[in-house]
Amino acid sequence: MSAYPDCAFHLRVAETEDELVQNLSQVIKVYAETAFHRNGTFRLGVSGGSLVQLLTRALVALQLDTSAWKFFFCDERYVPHDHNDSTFNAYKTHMLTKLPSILESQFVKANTSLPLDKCAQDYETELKRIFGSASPEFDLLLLGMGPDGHTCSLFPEQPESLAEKQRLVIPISDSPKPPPQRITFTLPLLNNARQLVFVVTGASKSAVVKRVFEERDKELPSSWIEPVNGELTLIADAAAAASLTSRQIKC
Ligand SMILES: O=C(O)[C@H](O)[C@@H](O)[C@H](O)[C@H](O)COP(=O)(O)O
Repeated sequence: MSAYPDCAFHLRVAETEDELVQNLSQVIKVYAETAFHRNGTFRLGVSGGSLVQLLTRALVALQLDTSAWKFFFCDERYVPHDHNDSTFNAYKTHMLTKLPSILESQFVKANTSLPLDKCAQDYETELKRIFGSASPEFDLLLLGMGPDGHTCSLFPEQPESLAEKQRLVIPISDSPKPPPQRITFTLPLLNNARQLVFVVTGASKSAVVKRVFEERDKELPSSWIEPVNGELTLIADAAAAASLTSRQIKC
């Protein structure tokens, strides 16, 4: 029986990094076109870590018209935009240099000159304003996962952040992974997305991939990602998927 009785789940396992990037390109192309036909725009949330380089490669390969796209941050480190730890800065350095047609202004950045609490509140207000809705529905959220099962800045040591029901973006003041101060999307916003795609690579993730996608171990924040009306996809390389007993998890 599927571990996801209530939502559509798609698994894509790639044998090589090139194949993984192709898988990422394919899903982005489909979801971007669908969103553009529906809304005249494509609103996607991105994460940091290895995704920065993988997404850059996927978009370079696609060569799509991205002028109507808007990029948001599923989480962001609370540091200035030009700081080495800034996720925006990682995209600026690695992606925007290779894709000059994407403008910096297409990224909705956190205002890290505000106090941390206000920065999170302000990002939520911006989201609601841009979407024109109190319950924004992202076209696509691209998520990473740490070997501890964290996603966005939702960490296993901080279950209270998973219990948030009202706020869509919250401050994190003592992240177990440095830097300690961050803002992050919460479950009500994440699970309201049309498409949620995890991109997970490497043998260090194989145990958590099984615990999250087969066992739905709720000790791990990534197991709480369950779209209400949308779809969930895992794009993994063979090393990360090695412990899965089935490559055909479907519902
Ligand atoms: O702000 C952060 O610390 C990162 O964004 C982090 O949350 C990352 O997304 C995961 O740790 C997965 O990273 P990798 O894909 O590089 O393992």
